[in-house]
Amino acid sequence: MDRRPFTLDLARPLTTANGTISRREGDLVRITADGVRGVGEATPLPGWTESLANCRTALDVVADAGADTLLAAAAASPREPLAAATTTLTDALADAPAARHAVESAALDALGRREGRPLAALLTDDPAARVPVNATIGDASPEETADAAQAAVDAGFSCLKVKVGAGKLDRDVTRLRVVREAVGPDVTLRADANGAWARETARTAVDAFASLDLAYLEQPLAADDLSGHATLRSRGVAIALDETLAAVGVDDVFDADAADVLILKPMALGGPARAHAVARRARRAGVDPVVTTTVDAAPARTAAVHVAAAIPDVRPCGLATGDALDEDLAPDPAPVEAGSVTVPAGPGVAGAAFDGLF
Ligand SMILES: O=C(O)CCC(=O)c1ccccc1C(=O)O
Ligand SMILES: [Mg+2]
Repeated sequence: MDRRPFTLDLARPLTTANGTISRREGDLVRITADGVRGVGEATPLPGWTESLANCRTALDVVADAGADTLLAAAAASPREPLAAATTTLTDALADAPAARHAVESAALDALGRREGRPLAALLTDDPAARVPVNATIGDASPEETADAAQAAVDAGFSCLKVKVGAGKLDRDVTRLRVVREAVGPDVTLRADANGAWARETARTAVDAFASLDLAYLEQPLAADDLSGHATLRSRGVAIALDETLAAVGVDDVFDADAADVLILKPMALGGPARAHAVARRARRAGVDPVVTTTVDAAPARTAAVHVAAAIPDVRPCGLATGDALDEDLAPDPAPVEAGSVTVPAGPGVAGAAFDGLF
């Protein structure tokens, strides 16, 4: 396994209720199986994934696993050498979803390239050719927020997600109102509070947002507050959960009837196939899945595009995050054009697009 650490600055830092994201740091991994390559990305983001240090430790175990670690584990269990080796890998990646994302993505990339099929076609029989995406608008003054919304609509987006919860609620209500006034009734508006509010503030927020035709409010309450979110759903604004999925098990979210929409970040869920499996379960439970990034580099962003393409009639996804980066690791194989992306048709994630980065 080859590894390549990277650091990317954001040209447009993303200000949320939970702080400002201004730089992304992670590792690319490249595996070679039977002469076929696969590339995957780990870009951890605490709050959703393990820390960078823990991600790198997990990848160290996997990197060594071809030789020393696997042999040691196997030698220690002579009767079940394969099971012991696999357990070593599983243990290393269990609490490291970003590291697991890199390894799973690389494996799926290699599999797709061996079979000559795009990643989305490994996940479903009938993937979409294009995926709708939303613009992501960070916290800023009402005027700046309205300007950013108008610029996004001018660029062809018909779905906008506005970050809220970083300042006072009155200011957020004003921000969303001036955005609605600027873009008119036909643009889909979402808001994302990143867990900023106590229950009472969240209730007030939902009631104030109800008249602004918000498609959904993402993560108004703390990640572990399942019953609080379940109760909020009855007030006229749909509730989406994001951070909750990284904090509690998926089963608990369904059992608590806590969400109308699930925000699926493959980086936080342990990989593209894991995220797609949650999307299928969500659909069966009558919950709508939306795929987003953690503001990742091109390899993870493109893998997430394939996940979205494997969900029938997926709503606009939070995948238009590449333009937030100052520079990327590679040219974007799935650039945003007028509010949607074309799913790369080459084998794997994007053919050989990322092979040369090592
Ligand atoms: O969903 C989007 O529009 C883009 C992704 C996004 O908002 C995000 C990016 C990095 C970390 C957290 C989040 C979030 O959804 O809360
Ligand atoms: Mg969110």
